[in-house]
Amino acid sequence: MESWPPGGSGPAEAGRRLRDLRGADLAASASLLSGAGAEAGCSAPAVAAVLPAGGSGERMGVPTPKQFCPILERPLISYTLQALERVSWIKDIVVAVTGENMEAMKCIIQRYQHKGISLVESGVTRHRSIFNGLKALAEDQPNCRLSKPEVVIIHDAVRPFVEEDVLLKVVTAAKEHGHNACEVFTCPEDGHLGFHVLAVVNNAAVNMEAAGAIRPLVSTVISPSVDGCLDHSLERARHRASEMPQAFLFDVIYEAYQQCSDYDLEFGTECLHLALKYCHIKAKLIEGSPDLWKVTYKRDLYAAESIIKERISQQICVVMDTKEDEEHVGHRLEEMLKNELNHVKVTSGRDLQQIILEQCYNFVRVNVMTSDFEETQKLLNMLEESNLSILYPVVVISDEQKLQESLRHGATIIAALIKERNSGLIGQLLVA
Ligand SMILES: Nc1ccn([C@@H]2O[C@H](COP(=O)(O)OP(=O)(O)OP(=O)(O)O)[C@@H](O)[C@H]2O)c(=O)n1
Ligand SMILES: O=C(CO)[C@H](O)[C@H](O)COP(=O)(O)O
Repeated sequence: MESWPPGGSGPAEAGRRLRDLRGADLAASASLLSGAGAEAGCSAPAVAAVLPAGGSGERMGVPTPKQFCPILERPLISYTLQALERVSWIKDIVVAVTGENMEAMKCIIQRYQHKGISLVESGVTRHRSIFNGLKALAEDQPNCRLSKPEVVIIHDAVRPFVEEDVLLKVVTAAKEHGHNACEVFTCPEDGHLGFHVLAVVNNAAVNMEAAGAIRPLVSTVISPSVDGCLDHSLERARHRASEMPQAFLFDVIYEAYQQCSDYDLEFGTECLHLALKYCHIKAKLIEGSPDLWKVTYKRDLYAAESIIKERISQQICVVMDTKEDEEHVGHRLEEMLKNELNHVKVTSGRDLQQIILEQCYNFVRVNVMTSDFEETQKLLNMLEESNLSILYPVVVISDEQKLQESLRHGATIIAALIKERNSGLIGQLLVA
């Protein structure tokens, strides 16, 4: 098992803090199980994620496994990692990749500055890859910064649009185990996830130690007979598509994987089913958003690209020469752009660092006083230093006079360039 980056200190430090807090949680749970403690307790579970990323993406029909296919010049898996990394209470992310792709994965982690990622070798099936990830979390290995979490999230590397709220919902549901009712909160100081144990709900053993996202079925599921005819069909309204993420008490899912048959590991496709079959755990089902779908076919790459473009093209910053120009040209341009984009900010440059920090990916530099690219170059340097473009391609449009002649026309061109993000236009001088 390899840890990447080697000796990274930030996530390990955070993990230690959470482990200390876990002690309090275990004590609260223990007193509840013994029937003694109905009073409120407070705890923070250690949460880790396992990302199976060892598939070959046959259905996509391209030589590169789909998790490494570029979307806006960045590999798909990097978007998924970013989505999980943003969630401060996920302390470790274990990614299962093939030995063949191990180096490529390390390069992606380095290039896009992903933190707190550990790599394990994947297996020949998705279940085997997940099992390898769980083993890495379960085993206390020397020189390994991972430790066993209380809750583990399983999420496909090829579902890049997972949001914090659905992760929180599945983790909360998985943690609502035994007889306890919990209230979840995020600590305002360090962003860790906490739970107040509210009360003993009842005496029935409702083992809800697993949860997964679901979606309504798009098409009806039918079962064909061996001669290729319809055998029976399922009532669509009564069935759901199982999506990801899913969350489990770590001990439950690890036990299920240890107990399950070779047949399950070879042909199974549903982790929630393993928890039910081998640990008698009924999973809580959580309604997920349509964006949770799994990138599977080539057309899904185009759909993913459109979603990303849509998300990053809504905010634009118009950088003017001077305060006076900001008042005149800038605000007139702002009015025009507001018809096309959600957030338009006009500045003469003083708060540019802050705007960059807020991760705006679109800039228009309007040169009223100067007629060379000096100021545009300064803006480009600033953006380069900020590393913004590592995550998404930044669009910078520079204008001298032309734009001011026809603001309406200019605004239409600007909005089109930002939404289209055609890499072929990078570095081109466009004359309207
Ligand atoms: N041996 C495998 C097979 C799949 N996966 C991962 O499991 C997730 C979901 O599986 P799926 O969409 O079926 O991926 P592929 O097996 O790559 O696709 P296909 O079935 O089209 O070959 C993907 O992130 C995939 O990389 C894995 O880690 N190890
Ligand atoms: O659908 C799923 C729900 O459990 C899993 O996310 C998984 O993607 C299934 O894998 P495969 O496509 O290899 O059958």
